[in-house]
Amino acid sequence: MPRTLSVLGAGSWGTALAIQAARNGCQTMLWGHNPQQANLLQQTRENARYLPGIKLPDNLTVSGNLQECLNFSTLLLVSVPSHAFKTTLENIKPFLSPSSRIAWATKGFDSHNGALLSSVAASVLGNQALTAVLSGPTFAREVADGLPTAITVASTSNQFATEVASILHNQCFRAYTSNDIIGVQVGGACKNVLAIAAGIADGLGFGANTRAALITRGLTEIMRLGARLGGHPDTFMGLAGLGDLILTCTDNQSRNRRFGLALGQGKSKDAALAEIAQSVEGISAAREAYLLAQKHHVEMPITEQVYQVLFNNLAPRQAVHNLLAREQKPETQPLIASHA
Ligand SMILES: NC(=O)C1=CN([C@@H]2O[C@H](COP(=O)(O)OP(=O)(O)OC[C@H]3O[C@@H](n4cnc5c(N)ncnc54)[C@H](OP(=O)(O)O)[C@@H]3O)[C@@H](O)[C@H]2O)C=CC1
Ligand SMILES: O=C(CO)COP(=O)(O)O
Repeated sequence: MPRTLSVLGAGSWGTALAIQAARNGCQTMLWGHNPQQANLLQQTRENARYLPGIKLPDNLTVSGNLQECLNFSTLLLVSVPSHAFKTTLENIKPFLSPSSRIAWATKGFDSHNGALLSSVAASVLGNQALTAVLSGPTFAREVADGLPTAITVASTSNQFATEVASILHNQCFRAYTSNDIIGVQVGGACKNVLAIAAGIADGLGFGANTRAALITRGLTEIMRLGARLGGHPDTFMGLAGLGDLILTCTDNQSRNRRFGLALGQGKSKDAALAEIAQSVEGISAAREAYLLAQKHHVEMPITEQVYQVLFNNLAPRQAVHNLLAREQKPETQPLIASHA
């Protein structure tokens, strides 16, 4: 029997993942929330807005009808932006069957309460459906271009992680498995905030030393928050941690980095967003990570300065000054600080 997959979310990443699965021999349906756009993709066999020039494989169908997508496959891969994650799960819930399995490739926190998306999934769907999360250093365009890429699929079920990985895995796409769904999600959500920081630094004209310092101290912040929330330290040194952090902090394909660059060059938040015209997940992640850090007494100074720039109109140059003016201290400290 041919394998089937429904991908929900027809932006750059959902389209690239659907193409990858279809090229791998999986009968795939891609759902877009705008029926006219979905029809256009189905007819033209191209997502001209998000992945121009990439032909959709013949075994990939595009639909604007959510129920049709859920009838097509019991294996679902959600790839909508984080602000739409909860609503998308609520909308699919009535159509789920006992055999439904749900993975997501969304990177971020719940934009209302900072919850990890696994908690959102559990609260909307209960603990019945098998779930998994995909994350790693994966620009959609490069996946669609067939360039070698590696990703992590995390689930509490090894069997489900392996099933999702095998749908995507081939000679130019290595899909590893993990059981650390917390660490993988924290890595994917927080690296976007650090990519904004790296962009700001480069936009202000700082150099390679600054960028490397931000990446390594940023990794420390991710590890502190991730460990506090229950993630495994090894995960942060892997694809969903350091791998994605390096990718998005150093390459201008990253929308978060480009957003930071524009801010550092003096553009307003709105002007920078309008220029990018795609998801910039690091904005809401900065707020949610900052609030989580406060709540859990985790030190995240770079994240805090990005938050102040984005939500309290702090000048980017002042944010850098605030970071550099911090007290001298040892480089390494226990990941989870004691508050006795
Ligand atoms: N692009 C990438 O390289 C990667 C992205 N990701 C993650 O994947 C997620 C999706 O990002 P990405 O595809 O890049 O984003 P894009 O900005 O490329 O596309 C966003 C898509 O979501 C659609 N959308 C907007 N609002 C809703 C909604 N309420 N319900 C359903 N769909 C909606 C948009 O539709 P419309 O066009 O109508 O606005 C568009 O199709 C993010 O969390 C991102 O961090 C992860 C790895 C790589
Ligand atoms: O998550 C990504 C690559 O792994 C995409 O990064 P941006 O959202 O910054 O473009």
